[in-house]
Amino acid sequence: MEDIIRTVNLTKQYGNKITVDRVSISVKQGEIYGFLGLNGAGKTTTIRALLGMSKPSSGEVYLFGQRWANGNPDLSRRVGYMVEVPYAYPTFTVRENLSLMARLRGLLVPRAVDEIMEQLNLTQYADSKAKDLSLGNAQKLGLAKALIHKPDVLILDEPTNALDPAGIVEVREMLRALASQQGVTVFISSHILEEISKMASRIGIIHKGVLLEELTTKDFETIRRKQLMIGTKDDRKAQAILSDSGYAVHSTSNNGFALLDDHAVKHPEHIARLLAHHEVPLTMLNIEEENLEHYFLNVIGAEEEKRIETIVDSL
Ligand SMILES: Nc1ncnc2c1ncn2[C@@H]1O[C@H](COP(=O)(O)OP(=O)(O)OP(=O)(O)O)[C@@H](O)[C@H]1O
Repeated sequence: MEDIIRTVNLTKQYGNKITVDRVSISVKQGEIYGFLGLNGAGKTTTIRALLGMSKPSSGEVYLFGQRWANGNPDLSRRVGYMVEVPYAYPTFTVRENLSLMARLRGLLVPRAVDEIMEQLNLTQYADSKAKDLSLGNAQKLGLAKALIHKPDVLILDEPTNALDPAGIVEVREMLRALASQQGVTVFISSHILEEISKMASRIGIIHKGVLLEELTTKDFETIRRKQLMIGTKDDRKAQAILSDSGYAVHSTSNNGFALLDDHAVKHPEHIARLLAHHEVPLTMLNIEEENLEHYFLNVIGAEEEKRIETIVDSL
């Protein structure tokens, strides 16, 4: 399948500070690629280079297989984007803002405007001035402007930042439908792993300008550490029994304790049987998955450790 977005060793340097460091990414048609990083990691810088808004210091960007240099107008027609705080004319209504965008894109007004307002649940705000919109609806207006011309690729920088939980679900469902039903390729940045993992098919983790890890959402599910949480009427006795049977017992911040052993996680019924056999009544037996945010911070933490080791070694 064709790479819709591809960067090769994309690098951006401001003065002597490298903010994006040899980032190579490829995104296939219909994929939702989640670009994940803490604040200041280099997401917006990468996205601006993807969109031709800023020139890379070195490396290349390809869109639809073509070198993207100086904003090729034929390609830009196929791209929709929303970067940082979306701009709208504050004294224009939602309908007027969208009509202006539709005209700029050479679309049929008002059909395109009505359709996109419908798609983003903005119809009820058609006559509200942009300056009077809630942050969430202003964000949706930004998305509507990005989508009005039905682009083949959608590049979004933290699009759910200002949305409430219901708005996040709405946007997530819409993006998923665009990708799966219309084959739209979505590149979306965020600093919230939990949110990205619910919609992206692939995730790239960027930290201090470096792409640390790329993995599919499926990989995530297998990599995520699982643990069996156990609560009993007599935890001390239960822990002694399990230790004697060869399980490593881990204490937890909550009540009870945990087993990380693969066998215990896969066969909690064995644990239940073992404890019942020793007449220790269970009060809880629950498999918990590692919090994704925790995983993300672990990846970044491991990289920091490596960096410090390298610095220490070179002293
Ligand atoms: N025009 C510029 N001149 C100098 N440094 C810049 C410029 N633009 C960005 N930077 C620096 O590049 C680094 C990456 O910034 P960037 O905005 O790409 O991060 P981000 O991952 O999008 O973070 P955020 O979520 O906070 O927007 C930051 O340290 C930032 O200060």
